[in-house]
Amino acid sequence: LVSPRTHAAAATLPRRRRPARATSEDDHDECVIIKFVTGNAMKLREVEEILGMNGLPLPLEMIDIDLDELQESQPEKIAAAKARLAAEACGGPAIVDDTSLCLNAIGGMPGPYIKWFQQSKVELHRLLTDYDDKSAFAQSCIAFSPGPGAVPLVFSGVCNGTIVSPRGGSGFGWDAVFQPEGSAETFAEMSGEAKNAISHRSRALALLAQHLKGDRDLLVDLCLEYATDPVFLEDRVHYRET
Ligand SMILES: O=c1nc[nH]c2c1ncn2[C@H]1C[C@H](O)[C@@H](COP(=O)(O)OP(=O)(O)OP(=O)(O)O)O1
Ligand SMILES: [Mg+2]
Repeated sequence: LVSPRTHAAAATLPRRRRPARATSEDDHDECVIIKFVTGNAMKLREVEEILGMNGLPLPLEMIDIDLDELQESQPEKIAAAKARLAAEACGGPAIVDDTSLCLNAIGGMPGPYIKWFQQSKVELHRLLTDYDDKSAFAQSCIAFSPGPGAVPLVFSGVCNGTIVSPRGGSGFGWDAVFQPEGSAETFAEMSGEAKNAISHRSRALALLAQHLKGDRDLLVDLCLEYATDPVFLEDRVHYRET
């Protein structure tokens, strides 16, 4: 009988003893690297910059895999499913980010579907022409999975703001049309540091970092418990177009 492999269950696992600091070559801690999985180089860069400030208790390696765009109306569920895929692909602990942009006047759309609006070059500020309410919020759902088969934890960060006509040349995606609350500049007019100080992404990552800082030994045990061989995601394709 296999007991459910949850975070709570792992807390009751017998603990392997190891030196507090990595000293010997056979120290298991050395093997545990968390992978941040994304196909978006700009997102990757922000995460590196933000975590440089917050720090995680284990080393983080960035991996460029373009995971399936799983779609669902609840962004937390998307992030969790994405983290499951990422952990399978890596055979170990993984972190992912799924980002939504929600326009309040139109019921929070496009939300998690923002990527398709970006790709089809829809002008977001024009969507709101007939509405007085230009308010919006950006949401980053960061999901952490200790390894394949584990239940991911999801941390959400929100940044409120307004949709404006595009201004500014830095940043990426919809940065030029999003002016965060309390700022006279859009994300694309700000420096990277200024964006990271208030962004949806940095808020979610701060919550993740705070959580993972708890018990480092337990975190290492949890990750080792779930470790498997990496899975080629190509092997998990459910259908092919004929
Ligand atoms: O801070 C941001 N500022 C402006 N635009 C942003 C931001 N963060 C994501 N974006 C864009 C990228 C994509 O068009 C959509 C989110 O989709 P999302 O699936 O989360 O990102 P993605 O597919 O580019 O990378 P990934 O491989 O991590 O899923 O909004
Ligand atoms: Mg994506």
